[in-house]
Amino acid sequence: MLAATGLAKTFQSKRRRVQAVNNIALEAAKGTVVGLLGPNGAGKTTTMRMLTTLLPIDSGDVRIAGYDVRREPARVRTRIGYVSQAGGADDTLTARENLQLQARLYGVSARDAADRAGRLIQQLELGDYADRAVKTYSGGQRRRLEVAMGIIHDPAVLFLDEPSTGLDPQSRAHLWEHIRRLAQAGMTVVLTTHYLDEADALCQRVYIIDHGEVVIEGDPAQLKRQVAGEAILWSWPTDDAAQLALSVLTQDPAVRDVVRENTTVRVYVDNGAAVLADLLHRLEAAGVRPATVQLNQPSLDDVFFRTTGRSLRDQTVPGEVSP
Ligand SMILES: Nc1ncnc2c1ncn2[C@@H]1O[C@H](COP(=O)(O)OP(=O)(O)OP(=O)(O)O)[C@@H](O)[C@H]1O
Repeated sequence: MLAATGLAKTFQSKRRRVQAVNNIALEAAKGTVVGLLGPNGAGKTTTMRMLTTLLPIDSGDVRIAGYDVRREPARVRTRIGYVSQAGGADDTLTARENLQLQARLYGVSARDAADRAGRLIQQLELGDYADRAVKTYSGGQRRRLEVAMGIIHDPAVLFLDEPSTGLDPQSRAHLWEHIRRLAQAGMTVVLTTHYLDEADALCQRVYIIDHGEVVIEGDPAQLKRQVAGEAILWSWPTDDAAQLALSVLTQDPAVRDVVRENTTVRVYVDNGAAVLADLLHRLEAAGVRPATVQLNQPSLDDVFFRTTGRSLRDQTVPGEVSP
């Protein structure tokens, strides 16, 4: 449904040049949710704006729903919906009015616009406040309205830029449920996020983007298995104990990788349950006893960490290229 190759974008101003996107390739199959995950400034929004015809593409090819984004942007726009971070609802109008207006902008007749608005109000559960001005809505209600506006013309691909930023946990879960349903009904959804749990909960495929490039891609569960293994988290009573534990653990053949952060040591192994007792014995024999031990399923942060050496929880900006 969507295929992009060699996508690139450089921003050039008088004083600096930023390679925001560098040779990105993406694919999204029909009826799937695909996530662009990465820290702030990684290039996610720039990528999405190129895919949605809002920003000229420096180089690369994109096809969406059979159309070429560079050569047939008008056709592409009829087949996609886009919900930006800022959203597009008019505060002074009601949900119903916003939806009808949006439908009319796509050339839909007044009667059909009213029908579509009514259907989407039901589908996105906006019924209780559909005839109240949008300025009175909660963040979650407003987001759902914006999604409804994004799909009023029944697009093949829906683009959502940071859909759940600023929402409380309950509203996020509710929104996620609606996004899942859209995909189940056959819509392809492409979203950007810097939330690990959002990518994990929603996406069949994630592209982890850092410094404008895809550093790793795949199905979240598979990525976690392949790249991270399982994580054992040890905390130690002192820095010295952590240092000694680090040297013991590093030498163990069952250990794939070890990372120390102060008195915490993160160890990656293939099968935590199978090796934990043995590791404990070795540590005790070396004279160190942990304060706590935790066996964790790896997260997408572990995947990012092992690929880039940084945590996705540290919000970083990409390197800038001198002119
Ligand atoms: N119009 C622009 N002019 C100059 N630089 C830009 C412009 N738009 C984006 N950038 C730069 O390109 C880089 C990528 O930005 P982008 O907004 O795509 O990142 P992002 O991953 O979407 O981050 P966020 O999660 O914060 O939205 C950043 O360094 C940003 O400052």
